[in-house]
Amino acid sequence: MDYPGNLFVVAAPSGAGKSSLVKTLMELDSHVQPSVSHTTRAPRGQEKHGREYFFVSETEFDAMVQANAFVEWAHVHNHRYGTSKKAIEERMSQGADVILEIDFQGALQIKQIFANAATIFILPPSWEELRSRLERRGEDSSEVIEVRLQNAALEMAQVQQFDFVIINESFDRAVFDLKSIVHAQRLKYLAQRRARAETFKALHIS
Ligand SMILES: Nc1ncnc2c1ncn2[C@@H]1O[C@H](COP(=O)(O)OP(=O)(O)OP(=O)(O)O)[C@@H](O)[C@H]1O
Ligand SMILES: Nc1nc2c(ncn2[C@@H]2O[C@H](COP(=O)(O)O)[C@@H](O)[C@H]2O)c(=O)[nH]1
Repeated sequence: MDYPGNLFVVAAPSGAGKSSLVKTLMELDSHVQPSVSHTTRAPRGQEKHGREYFFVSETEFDAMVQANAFVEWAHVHNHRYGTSKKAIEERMSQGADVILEIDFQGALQIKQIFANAATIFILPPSWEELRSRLERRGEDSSEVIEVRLQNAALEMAQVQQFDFVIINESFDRAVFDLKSIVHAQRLKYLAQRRARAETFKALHIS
């Protein structure tokens, strides 16, 4: 599929800091817009339907799967999460850059469909720090934190399948790295379009 906007996919083990990084990126760069996913998990404290997620029942999620409404979806930490076609196609067709915060299974599905998507994996500086970020965040029970830490090992084993890797130790440094990837990707896309236009011109194709 070919759209005028860029697609960025950020994945990470839970607690590595991807939501915080993506939020800061979007505050600094209004051309980057979020994709709001659907999930069957319950909202956390301050989360709002339609802002962090569309919170849906298992039956509603099933209906969307049957209707082929998702570009990708996956089972993550005992729940289902999915990116609807609607969440990204409208924005990308208008030329916006869209950023997806999804797990590695979804990221690899997206790369199959959108070959030009830039996939970015965020790593925590250490296991101890990952655990302590999940605990300090104070949003999940200790059982949920244990599940997320167990899943983190499998998630981190996928790192080599991603185009870019950021270690989120210093938050400012990680934001800088993310901004640089976005900038580089835009330049690459512009260069590709220019080269294509020049080829078409040389071949007298409009
Ligand atoms: N570089 C950093 N140094 C210290 N704390 C950080 C850093 N980056 C993020 N955090 C904190 O770590 C916690 C987890 O971050 P965040 O919620 O962004 O993670 P996440 O990867 O999006 O997790 P999830 O997948 O569960 O949503 C938050 O409390 C956040 O403020
Ligand atoms: N494959 C997908 N994964 C998604 C999507 N939206 C979020 N996620 C990932 O789920 C976990 C848990 O998120 P949390 O909000 O419950 O902490 C995390 O890795 C998210 O990135 C999606 O649409 N598809």
